[in-house]
Amino acid sequence: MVVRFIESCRLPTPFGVFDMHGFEEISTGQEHIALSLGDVADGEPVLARTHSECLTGDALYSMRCDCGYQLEEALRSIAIEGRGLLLYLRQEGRGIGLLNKIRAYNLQDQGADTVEANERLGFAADLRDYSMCLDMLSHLGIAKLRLMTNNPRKVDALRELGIEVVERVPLQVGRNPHNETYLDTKRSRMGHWFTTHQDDDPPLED
Ligand SMILES: Nc1nc2c(ncn2[C@@H]2O[C@H](COP(=O)(O)OP(=O)(O)OP(=O)(O)O)[C@@H](O)[C@H]2O)c(=O)[nH]1
Ligand SMILES: [Zn+2]
Repeated sequence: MVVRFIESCRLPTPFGVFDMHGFEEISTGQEHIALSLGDVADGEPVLARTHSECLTGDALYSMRCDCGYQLEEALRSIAIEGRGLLLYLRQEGRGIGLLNKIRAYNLQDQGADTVEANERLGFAADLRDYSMCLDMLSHLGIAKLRLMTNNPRKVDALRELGIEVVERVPLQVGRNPHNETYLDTKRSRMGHWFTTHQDDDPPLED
């Protein structure tokens, strides 16, 4: 077991009234949360987002990345469906932490891309570990996900843990002049499934 369940409560949001479930990593004390809406334990696949913490994008409106836009869109999609799950994972900066992300951003302002910046700081491009998801999902009685992501490695990582990802739902929002190089790098160097069109354009053939 990687995390233990601690407590649940109601969480009213502009999108709907979610149930918030708190978990603690046994070895580190790191805290993670799940927001659920509706009956997610009925055995049917659950529309879900595993969202990696990005304080700057999620809470401070940063336009350097797409995280805040994706968080909002995921909650909105879950609310429209009336049922779904958001796992908010405390893996800031793809696992390098907030202060190292500031260092990485500074290197990117000097010309490095997001992968090179991590490597110059002595980190792999992506240090995230998703093992806590298995315990969180089994606590909530969820076996099958319709996962909102553009990241093929995230789908693979969850499947390797034994989580059934029955569908990948694209989550392509928030492209802007401040993050377009970053998004292009995610596509070219990290394999993300992105089309290059703007959000409002009709879909392009890839
Ligand atoms: N190290 C580093 N982390 C970043 C950078 N920009 C965003 N992040 C972090 O990246 C994580 C989000 O990862 P992304 O690759 O944007 O998205 P993803 O979760 O892998 O894929 P999606 O499911 O499609 O969103 C968050 O933890 C952010 O804090 C950056 O330039 N450097
Ligand atoms: Zn971000």
